[in-house]
Amino acid sequence: MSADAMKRAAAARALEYVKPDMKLGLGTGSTAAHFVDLLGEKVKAGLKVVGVPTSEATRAQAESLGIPLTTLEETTALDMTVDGADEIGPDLTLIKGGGGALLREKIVAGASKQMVVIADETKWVKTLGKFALPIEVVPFGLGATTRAVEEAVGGKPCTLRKGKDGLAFVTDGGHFIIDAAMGEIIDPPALAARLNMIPGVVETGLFVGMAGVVVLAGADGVRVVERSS
Ligand SMILES: O=C(CO)[C@H](O)[C@H](O)COP(=O)(O)O
Repeated sequence: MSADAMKRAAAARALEYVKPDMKLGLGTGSTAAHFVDLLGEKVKAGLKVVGVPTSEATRAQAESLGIPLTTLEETTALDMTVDGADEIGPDLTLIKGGGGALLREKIVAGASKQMVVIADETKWVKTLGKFALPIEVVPFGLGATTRAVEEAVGGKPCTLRKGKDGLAFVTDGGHFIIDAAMGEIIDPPALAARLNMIPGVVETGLFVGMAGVVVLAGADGVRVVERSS
């Protein structure tokens, strides 16, 4: 099975968690795009749900599929967010932000009663940190913020993310992203706390205590992991 087929299989299983009239956070990335696609088919078939997209890309996709959308200003708590991840640890702590949408993804997941993560098995790791940690920062004072981030991560290499045009990648919120090549992250909550204290850091891609369910698709099928506490 190709990686893309696995992503679609995980997305299809997550669709089973969707019930009529739910308010759904819609994630960003290639796996989440499969979920949005499949959700669009259900909506066309008559399912009534409303979504809050976590990026302009997901908004455009959902709109093109006729999925009704709302905002966190117009609605109360969301029932569930379905989103992908770049790495998933055994306690369901995540690294997210490979697609640059980590801030909206975290806000939407934080406003949801449940976060369901969908991924192929390659995203499941014993220890987080092989995937460089995305850190969203404001453009003002970039040099100072980068130096403070480097200090907070113990001198690990920190790179300003670039777009295809070679210029700094700009998030939907108008921010930049620093990718920190951490290696093993032994204490994700402590690292997140350290980084969040730096002026200029908007948010990190560490999602601690947010994912409740992970749907993982591999060559042997789909398995579901639930957070134990
Ligand atoms: O966090 C994300 C975007 O900010 C994505 O969920 C993450 O990068 C996984 O993407 P993909 O499903 O394409 O592997």
